[in-house]
Amino acid sequence: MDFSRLQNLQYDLNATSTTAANLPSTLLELVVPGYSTISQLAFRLTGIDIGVLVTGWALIFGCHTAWRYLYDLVEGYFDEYYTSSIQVDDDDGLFNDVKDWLSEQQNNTSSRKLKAVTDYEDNKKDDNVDDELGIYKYEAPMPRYELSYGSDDFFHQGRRFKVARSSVKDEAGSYMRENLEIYCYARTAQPVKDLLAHIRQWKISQETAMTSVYRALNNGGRYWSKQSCRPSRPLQTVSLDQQQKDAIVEDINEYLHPATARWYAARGIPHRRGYLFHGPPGTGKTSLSFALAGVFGLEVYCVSLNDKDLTESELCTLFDTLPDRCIVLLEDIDSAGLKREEEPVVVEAPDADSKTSKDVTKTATKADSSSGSISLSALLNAIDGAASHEGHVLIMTTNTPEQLDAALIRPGRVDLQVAFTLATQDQIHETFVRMYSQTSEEQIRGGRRTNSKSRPVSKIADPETLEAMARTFSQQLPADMFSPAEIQGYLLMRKKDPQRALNDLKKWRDEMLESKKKGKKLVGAQ
Ligand SMILES: Nc1ncnc2c1ncn2[C@@H]1O[C@H](COP(=O)(O)OP(=O)(O)OP(=O)(O)O)[C@@H](O)[C@H]1O
Repeated sequence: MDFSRLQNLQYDLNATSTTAANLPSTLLELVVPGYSTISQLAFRLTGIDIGVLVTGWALIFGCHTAWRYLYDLVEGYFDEYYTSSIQVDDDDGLFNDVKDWLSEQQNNTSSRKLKAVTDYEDNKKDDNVDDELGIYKYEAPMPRYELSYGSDDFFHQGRRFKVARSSVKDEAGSYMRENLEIYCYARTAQPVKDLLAHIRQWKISQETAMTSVYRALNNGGRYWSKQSCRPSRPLQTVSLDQQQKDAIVEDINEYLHPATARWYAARGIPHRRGYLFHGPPGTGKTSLSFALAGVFGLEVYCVSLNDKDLTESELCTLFDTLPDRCIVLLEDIDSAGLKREEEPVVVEAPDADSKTSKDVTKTATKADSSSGSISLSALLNAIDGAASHEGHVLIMTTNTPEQLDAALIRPGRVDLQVAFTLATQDQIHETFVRMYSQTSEEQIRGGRRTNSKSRPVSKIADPETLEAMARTFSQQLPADMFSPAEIQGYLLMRKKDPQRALNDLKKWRDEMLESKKKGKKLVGAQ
């Protein structure tokens, strides 16, 4: 074995151990035992002086730490004296508004930490996703990108803001609450207030474009659950006497005005507004309710009193948890079979001891909450309680107003009654025109579209032809015999062929009239 290289190496190691450059190495030697041997060995083998490397790294690390310290110090000082913030908690409606607005901004920024979500309310599909045969193709919802937990900067109207999203556990230590804190670099929170006002405005303009519908869900307790969020129905698509429409819109508009609430309060009059829409089935009562929601940017909360599982206490809870401004829609109140509490209801007990059921009948009241049905007084209490909140528009619909209890529709509970009738000549004409006319949006889209097969409805572009066909159509149908829903249903079956709608009309009309005379529904008569 050749030991001469090792001897030379040992000699060189001793030779380099006393240079002036080794001062940091001497310090390292104190911390890392055997450091000088390792470093000199490495120098001999690679030609690299570890001491220099370590010294450089220590210098960079020192500078970086000093810079971080200084930065944190300045930032802390700046945050303390020149930053203002406003926190928004997730139990406030504003939380979702801010999140939605921020997520719209996220699409336009280069943020690197995002949260992807697909379950959000505006995740609606374009209606033009059909193939060359006109078959609608379902496409999985695309993700939208939200701010992730942590903080991020964004700019709005030239000003820089910071938003921090965090989650905290509630007192019980289980439910994760979330909050957003929005910072601005100013000595007052006014820029954030302005931003929040801007976000509210943005949301309101979105809400008037869309109508959210909530229904009472029964899932181990009753709570409001959003069932749909659909484009608002334009008021002009509901055919009703124009004067009646104007009267309702004016009335609701005045009711919702803050000055009106003050006027009522000053005079000690309960500030509430109730409407009764009555008329035969399919005449537009529900449609008008939704159209009004669109006009005023209100959400619709529907309650069905036909729900046999709905108890009185649940009804009260539901009404108590309504938001400040909304439309409360009580549909088909006649068929709910409301009874006065004192009115006895005969309940048959089970035929247990082989007695006849007559022997074991007992009396109960509809107010019996365990039975799940709602008494008139419970409904009145709920209505009075809910309507006493400013901004609730109560709409009740019924097919048989004459059967309603006078207490339910007395002034103060129902302030305006709107009668819906079977289709008049004008409504028949209007329904045809609405079905086959082109909206300006459709005209634009139609111009862009290359595949004419994929149009869901045939449109008549020439207004004169459309008018003439609508006139022929309405003249062939008697007034006050068909509901707008029936006429719409007939036209929908021929939506691609207006001429066919005219050709088939006589046969359909005669069959329908015949069945109406016999008093039975013509199932499947199209
Ligand atoms: N006056 C109307 N104007 C426009 N569309 C109408 C009208 N009446 C009914 N329709 C159409 O008929 C369908 C049913 O209407 P809607 O649900 O509003 O009737 P309704 O009076 O509430 O019926 P019901 O008493 O059975 O609840 C809807 O698709 C709607 O577009």
